Amino acid sequence: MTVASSFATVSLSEEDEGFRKVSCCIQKAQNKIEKVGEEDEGATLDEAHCSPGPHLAEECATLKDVHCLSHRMAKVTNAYDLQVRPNEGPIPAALPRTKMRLFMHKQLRKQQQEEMGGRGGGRSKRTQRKHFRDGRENVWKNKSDPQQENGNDHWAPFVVDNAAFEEYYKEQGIVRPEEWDSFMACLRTTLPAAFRVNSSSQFCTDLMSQLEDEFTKTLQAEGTEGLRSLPWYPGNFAWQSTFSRMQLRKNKSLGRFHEFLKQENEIGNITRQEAVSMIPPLFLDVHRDHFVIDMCAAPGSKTFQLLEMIHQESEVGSLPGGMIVANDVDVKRCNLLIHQTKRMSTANLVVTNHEAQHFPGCHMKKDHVNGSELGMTQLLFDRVLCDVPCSGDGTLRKAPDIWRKWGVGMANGVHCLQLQIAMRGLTLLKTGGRMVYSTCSMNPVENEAVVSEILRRCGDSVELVDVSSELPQLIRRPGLKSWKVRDKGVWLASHKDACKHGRSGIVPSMFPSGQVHVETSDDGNEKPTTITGAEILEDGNSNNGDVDAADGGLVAEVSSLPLERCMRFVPHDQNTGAFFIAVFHKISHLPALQTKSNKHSRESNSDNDKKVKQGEDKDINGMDLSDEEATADAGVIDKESDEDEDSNPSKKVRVQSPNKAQSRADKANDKRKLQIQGRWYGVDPVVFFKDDAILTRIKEFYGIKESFPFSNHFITRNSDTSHVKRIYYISESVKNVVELNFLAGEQLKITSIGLKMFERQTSKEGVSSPCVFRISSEGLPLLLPHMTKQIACASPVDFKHLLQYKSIKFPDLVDDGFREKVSALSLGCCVVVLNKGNESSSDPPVVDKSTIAIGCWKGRSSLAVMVTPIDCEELLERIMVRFETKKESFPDVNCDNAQVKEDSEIVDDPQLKEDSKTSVDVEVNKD
Ligand SMILES: C[S@@+](CC[C@H](N)C(=O)[O-])C[C@H]1O[C@@H](n2cnc3c(N)ncnc32)[C@H](O)[C@@H]1O
Repeated sequence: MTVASSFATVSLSEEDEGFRKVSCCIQKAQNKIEKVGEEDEGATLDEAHCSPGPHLAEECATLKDVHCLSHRMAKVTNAYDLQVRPNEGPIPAALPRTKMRLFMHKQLRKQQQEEMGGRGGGRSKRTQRKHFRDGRENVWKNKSDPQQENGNDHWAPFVVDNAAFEEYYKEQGIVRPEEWDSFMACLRTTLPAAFRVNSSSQFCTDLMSQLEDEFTKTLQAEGTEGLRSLPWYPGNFAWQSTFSRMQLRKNKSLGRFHEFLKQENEIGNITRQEAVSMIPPLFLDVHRDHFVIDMCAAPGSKTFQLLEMIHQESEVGSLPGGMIVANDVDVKRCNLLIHQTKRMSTANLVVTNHEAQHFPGCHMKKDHVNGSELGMTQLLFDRVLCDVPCSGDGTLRKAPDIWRKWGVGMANGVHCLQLQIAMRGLTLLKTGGRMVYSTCSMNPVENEAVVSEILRRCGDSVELVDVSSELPQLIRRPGLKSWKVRDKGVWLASHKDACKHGRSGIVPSMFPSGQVHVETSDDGNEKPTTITGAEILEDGNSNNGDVDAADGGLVAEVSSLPLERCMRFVPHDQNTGAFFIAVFHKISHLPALQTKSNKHSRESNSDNDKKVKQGEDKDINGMDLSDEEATADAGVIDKESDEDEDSNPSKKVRVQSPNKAQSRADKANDKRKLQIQGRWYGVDPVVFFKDDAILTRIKEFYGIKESFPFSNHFITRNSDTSHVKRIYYISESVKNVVELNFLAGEQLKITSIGLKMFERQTSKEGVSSPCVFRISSEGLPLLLPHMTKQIACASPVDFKHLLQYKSIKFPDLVDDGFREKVSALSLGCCVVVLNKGNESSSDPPVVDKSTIAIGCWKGRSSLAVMVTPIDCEELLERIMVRFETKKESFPDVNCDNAQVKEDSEIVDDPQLKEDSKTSVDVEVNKD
């Protein structure tokens, strides 16, 4: 056996200690992934997306780290914590020379970073290593696996059957009896691969033509349909092939298409994402000036869509007025999200790491309110996405191990959390705003039950929106009106049943009526406290769920809430996974005080209506969100109240006397102070960068126009601003949020923010430049239209050489004009723009959407590219495709004749050389 470590390749014989471990690890990884039928970054993200929590996802990510290397796709896991370890990854088989070099660069770089504690300091690397260890342990965790113990390396195929699953969903009437077989048959087939072309990509049009003209036709030859754009996705940006990922990987004739998907995904031009997972953002109706929060965002495929939406019509060099907060409780998954969204190069994103159900209210402190010009005193959102953690059984087609794991407890166990997250989302939503609640589960307890309870709690202040006229080509089914709850083998039709069977974990909100069962009279009769949401039978009694059906089964309650407005997506309707979506519109502030399981006012009696006062938004504990003292740390207060509710859901939330409320607020305030002292341990601070000397130097060096918003738009993650290495740019909207956060006492735990725009060049040559800060690849597209200096237009020949050879000595530049221009530039960072030959040579060049430019370093004797090798390779390919498509000829350059040398011979400065390979390292932002 041959195994690649980060540096060397070692051979293990069967006698060697470790042979069996390594072989089991690889076998397990490969076997598992093959069964899943996916093997690349997209798969990792999708896996992570569908998993109920971090465990399955991280395990898969770790496993894929092993496997991915053999397919040269290690980016997601490489970028963070799940690094390749000695003896855990097979060496790539038969890579082409250029790819082998890329691979080796990556390995070398990773090893160096690990040894040095990372580029930006030790702490986050330590965290990354810890994450890796955690992940790695997952690989070995199944020690009791008898197959492993017996040394049996043969893995049985996944069993795609589960009797309990069938019984459960048949009983719930998830589909009509006559379609049961097609439903099940579809669930047992693997999911076709789907992806989106990123509409904000510079090469979007080129990619669309390539898909339409080239791949659609070639794939048609392979299958019945091959490849098609999804008719319901606006702009035809979403595509689905009839091939599963496994087929794409294994079928040689699909190789070119598969390579295309992998490469473009890695670069960020496309996103591999399951078709149904693309739907929730479409119903959010996001505009470019909206403030949006994605409450459970990792690994970020929907966040990416949201970012595309707000950036959609941006002019080059300008930013939308809106912004996205992407939040996830799991820091490792936040890292995945950061990596995923880095590909978007956006200054309008803040990544936070909170429990969504306790997401801070972020209220400005009272003493700032009058003096502030911010225009907002509290962080509220125009749009909220609650893509909540769920049991994930809608993803059976791509994660077949769920067949084995499935049980009703998975859904029952997350119902309360889902409800809390959704309620918090509504609290953070502006009046008039829209919230989408979604799960990749089919279970009504996670879906319709949560929606019903939201409606009951919110009364008239929230409406379930009928979106049947939106996206008409998308096939969807109405939500269920009736369902039962199953717990430990027993069917329960109402909360009364749950009490009867002593099921304290089964809460009233899981049932269609939401009715709380309480013992109220001495004679032993049980009476419900309220009759809400459930159908009132003609005789005036509620259908209370304890009526035996003629066949001896229980009759489920029937909801009279408008649950038909919810949307269910079932696999056999349009060959997808399953999904559930509900759209809410916030009409007014949420009810001030609510009883647990209170009435849905449209149906409730007038008494109850009177109790539901409209006023300032309150959280579910009745806390006034406009009261900064009381909600100074919403997390602390909510936590207490929510835990209280959950541990005994049937308990009514107490109405507090003003004194009690005050003392509670004081207590919360004390806790907040305590928290702030040690606030966000392990997370770098967000600091406005205000060093005028440096900023003026940067502005002058690059000739940045006055029109580019500069003041207070730069931040660092280092409180010692004299040693700043990276400077991030933030949009006006993000700036406002950061300022508000300061005025609110730094309630937001921000893990990543803004766009890396400048990086300090620490090499000898770098320091001798008049400006030690170079422009990062991510920041270049935004900055270039505002630059007037340090720009040179290269002829296609020289541009191509730069991409191919990464560094060229001045005498080796082919075009005299370009050589002269470069020689005249100041030593240091510069931008080389591709001159396609047909533009007038204005200086600086006119920048539009089609402009292709790269960051370079002008040294004393050479010009070096500061773009990663993979990006160079991709850019080269894209340029060729663009020229070919437009039937223009890209000047044929005979590289052998052009006297350029390998970069290793040309770049003399090791730091520069290193930076040119890694200038767009993606990391959680740090300094
Ligand atoms: C279904 S996934 C979200 C997928 C994501 N929206 C996407 O499209 O890529 C659910 C996410 O919720 C996160 N999560 C679980 N509990 C949470 C909580 N209490 N607060 C915030 N996030 C939570 C998990 O870490 C997981 O990343």
